[in-house]
Amino acid sequence: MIRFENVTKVYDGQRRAALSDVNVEIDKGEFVFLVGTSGSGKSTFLRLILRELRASQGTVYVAGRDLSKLHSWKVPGMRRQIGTVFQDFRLLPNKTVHENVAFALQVIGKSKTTIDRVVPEVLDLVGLDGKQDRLPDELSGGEQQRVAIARAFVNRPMILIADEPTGNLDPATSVGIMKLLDRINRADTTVLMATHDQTIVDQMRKRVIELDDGLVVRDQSRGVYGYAT
Ligand SMILES: Nc1ncnc2c1ncn2[C@@H]1O[C@H](COP(=O)(O)OP(=O)(O)OP(=O)(O)O)[C@@H](O)[C@H]1O
Repeated sequence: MIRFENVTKVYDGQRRAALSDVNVEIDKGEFVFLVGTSGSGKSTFLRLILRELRASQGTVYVAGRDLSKLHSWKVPGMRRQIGTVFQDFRLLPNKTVHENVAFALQVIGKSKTTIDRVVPEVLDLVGLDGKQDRLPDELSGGEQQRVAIARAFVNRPMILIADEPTGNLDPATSVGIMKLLDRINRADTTVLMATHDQTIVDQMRKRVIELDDGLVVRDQSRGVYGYAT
């Protein structure tokens, strides 16, 4: 589903590589945590998958496609297969919950009939039924993240990328968000989540890929946040 082959990324004007000779393969349906200290390369890794960045050397494949060979006009179509969730939710502040989720379908040309059927289904799935007419600032942080997940998932993407999705949430709320991501993963969506949340990684016992200074220093199935000392 996602494959990095000898991938190095050096940002323009930098001497140090943000990622160095990374080789990773993530299969369909896996749940993977990406961990590492600040600046270790996690966001760079995620942005390469979205083709927001291009590898300086090596090849990134998503769903069998070599992203370096993908024409620019095909990038939006490729990104539609990937849902994204961020620490800061990134909802449209003047749109209701329903409208925020519906917007993701409108931009890809779905009919109103489809939107009116699918949006309530996904809001129900994320536990937000009854809140469809609220604006984002009328919701708690956890609820806002649920809207963001609904929006990312409404199109049933193959891959869900989450960059610190619990970074702004308290521990109890974070657990609820993780249960939701776990459910989405069980529905056969590959989930890749960058995080600093040790408790969550230790509880979930999923595959853990650790980056340190741009290098993959650990790739462990049913892993924990850090090696036990
Ligand atoms: N646009 C950029 N231009 C130059 N250097 C960059 C750029 N973005 C990131 N870097 C550098 O690349 C390295 C990896 O950064 P990256 O953002 O991928 O780390 P991260 O693990 O996601 O960090 P964090 O946990 O703080 O989000 C860092 O040294 C960073 O300073």
